Amino acid sequence: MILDIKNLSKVFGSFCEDCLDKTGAKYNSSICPTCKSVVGVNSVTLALKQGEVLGIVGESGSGKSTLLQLIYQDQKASRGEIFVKEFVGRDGKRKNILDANLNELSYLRNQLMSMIYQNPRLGLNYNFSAGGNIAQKVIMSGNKKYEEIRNKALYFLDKTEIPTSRIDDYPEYFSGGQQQRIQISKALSSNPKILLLDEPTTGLDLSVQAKILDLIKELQHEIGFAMVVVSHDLGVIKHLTDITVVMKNGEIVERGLTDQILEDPQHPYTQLLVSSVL
Ligand SMILES: Nc1ncnc2c1ncn2[C@@H]1O[C@H](COP(=O)(O)OP(=O)(O)OP(=O)(O)O)[C@@H](O)[C@H]1O
Repeated sequence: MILDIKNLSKVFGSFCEDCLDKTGAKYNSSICPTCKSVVGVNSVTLALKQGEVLGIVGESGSGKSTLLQLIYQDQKASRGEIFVKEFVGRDGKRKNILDANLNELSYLRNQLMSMIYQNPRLGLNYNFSAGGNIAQKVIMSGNKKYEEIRNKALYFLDKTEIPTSRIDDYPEYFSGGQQQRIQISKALSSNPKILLLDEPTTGLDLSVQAKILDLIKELQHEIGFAMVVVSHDLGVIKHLTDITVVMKNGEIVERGLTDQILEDPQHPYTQLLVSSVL
């Protein structure tokens, strides 16, 4: 497995003994009845194979983004384990990334994983040029050779259909769709094993959305990284993913092959979701 998540939970606020037991889909609530903390993610277990693409769907507030942020360590989990292939401790055994020290965290975030945010402002540094942004990621992943870094920037800009003549332009001078492409270039330039995407095309107009989705799909096929895609848009999930999990109140209520889930949903909540009632 490239990614192996066991019993992962995130509670915002104090963590009492009822937080996980008395919230979730069964209770139709993410708020602990005892201490009133919000349970963002409740006891999630899932695994991803090399090259596999996982979709996470669910209504607003169901915990999709929080789950992704826990994987990328943008947020600290309250409880649970996350294992990433190639991330091992001194004893050579796989190590829970929740126990990573600062150096290890930087290795995880700069080499093993990359995140693409809905808002390119979160993934790009607007004080650096397009090429500078890519260079920053490449340098953080350990490559310090100027010529190689510049070539890598040119390669990925070309791949994502940004004119390479604009390598020295700053992000704010690009359109929203182009900024998203630069974010994709930056994320892929460190050659990550796992790419995390949080609503990568929400907010872009439809024709731009379709092009970006095609681009992501093409790059995934070509490079073969594993991918976790969060989206409320079932069209995006259908287009990109092999397997899907459905979240409600912080829990996974259904999982399976994406086609099966979309064509023959079993859980009443998924049935509502697929029939677009939610
Ligand atoms: N920093 C925080 N403090 C308190 N509660 C939070 C915080 N971040 C998220 N939450 C809560 O955790 C729950 C899950 O939020 P999350 O953003 O993961 O949902 P989501 O499924 O991604 O929603 P959306 O589709 O609207 O982005 C929600 O109830 C949310 O209000």
